Amino acid sequence: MKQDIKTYNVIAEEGLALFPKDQYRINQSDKPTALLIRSQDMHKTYFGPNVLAIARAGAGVNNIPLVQATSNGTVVFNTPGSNANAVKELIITMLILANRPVIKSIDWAKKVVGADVSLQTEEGKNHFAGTEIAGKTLGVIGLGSVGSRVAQAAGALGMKVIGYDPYISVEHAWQLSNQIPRAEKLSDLLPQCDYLTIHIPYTEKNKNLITAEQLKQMKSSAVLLNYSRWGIVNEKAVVAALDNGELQKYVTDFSSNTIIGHPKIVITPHIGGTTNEAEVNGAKMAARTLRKYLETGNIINSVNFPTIEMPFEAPVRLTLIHQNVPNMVGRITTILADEEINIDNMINRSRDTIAYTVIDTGMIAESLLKKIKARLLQIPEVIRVRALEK
Ligand SMILES: NC(=O)C1=CN([C@@H]2O[C@H](COP(=O)(O)OP(=O)(O)OC[C@H]3O[C@@H](n4cnc5c(N)ncnc54)[C@H](O)[C@@H]3O)[C@@H](O)[C@H]2O)C=CC1
Ligand SMILES: O=C(O)CCC(=O)C(=O)O
Repeated sequence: MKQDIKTYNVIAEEGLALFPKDQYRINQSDKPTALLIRSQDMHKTYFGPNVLAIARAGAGVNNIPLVQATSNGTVVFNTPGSNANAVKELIITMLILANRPVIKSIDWAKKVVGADVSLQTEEGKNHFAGTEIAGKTLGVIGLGSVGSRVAQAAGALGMKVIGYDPYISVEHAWQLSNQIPRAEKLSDLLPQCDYLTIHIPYTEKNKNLITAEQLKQMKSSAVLLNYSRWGIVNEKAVVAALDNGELQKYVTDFSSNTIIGHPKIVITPHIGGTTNEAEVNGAKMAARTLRKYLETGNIINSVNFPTIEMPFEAPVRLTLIHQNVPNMVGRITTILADEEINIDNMINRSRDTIAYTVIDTGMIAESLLKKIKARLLQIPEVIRVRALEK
């Protein structure tokens, strides 16, 4: 039977092409097996408990209700790093544009006409002097896929970069040059920055990370960039700081009625990850991750389930999503033993309140498989059982 994938937002064709037509149907059913999305607000979009998985082509997953998905047994994936280079290039662009009136000068140059164009432009260019980023200090909050790339690129352009990430992963720490010092505390970083850029996920803890208290610690000449998410920076505090001359400029990818039209605020329309390359990367990564889960039960790049990669070599694979409580494996294997099923291979992993068990067995007749699934689902803590055949 074909599996139904439903997409939201623009998903690159190159990713959709990775779903073979003899196995999958795209956007042909309102009861999909899995969703492939970008920024669709899934807090406001109904998805039933039958949805096995949601793949977010992109990094942030604050548009997905993770607690609800986890309790439904819906595995949520993202595509780490797929658009990090796109964001990095835009941040470098915005760092330069913040203090170099390139756009104004282009607009002006369009209007200079007549026989003496060359003379007029030479005279007029004095109005468009800017400053360089080389030699200035850039603070980078969050040294993950985006932040570590921004830090490296800005360092290569001659900026003095200071990072801040108390939770940095070992992988990203290795990628970072040892020339880039890391601040222990946010309050150590803020007073040093000419530019401050934020690259962290939106979580309850990160909401209002930058508000009046932090802004007061910054130089009044500083430029603040937020290409992470709306809500991490308190906009009202930013507007007040700009109006009081306590901050030079705010540059962000997230528009709102509080900031539109402010002369010291530059807004781009959430285009950090909007390049052809990033869209193709994200769609392909999301499609591959979804297929892996749907076809083998293996989980990589999930934000709510444990990683599990066990080669699918046996004829039948049972996958069980269940609550993370003691003696689940015992209760599951007792049912299999009772039905005289021999286990070839097994793996069990947990993450917070949820656990995932994958069991490989020999051939099981269709009717017995149905019976086993029904018995396993009778264990109250079991949320979902799938039987995959090779
Ligand atoms: N504007 C756009 O189009 C895009 C926006 N984003 C946003 O940027 C965020 C970061 O993206 P990635 O770098 O790919 O994610 P990532 O998961 O690779 O890195 C996030 C880093 O932030 C760190 N972190 C978390 N809380 C922190 C805190 N309070 N202080 C300092 N560090 C903290 C983590 O330890 C991690 O190293 C995403 O969650 C998303 O919201 C990402 C891509 C495109
Ligand atoms: O372009 C997109 O779909 C959103 C990019 C983004 O915000 C993310 O990856 O978190």
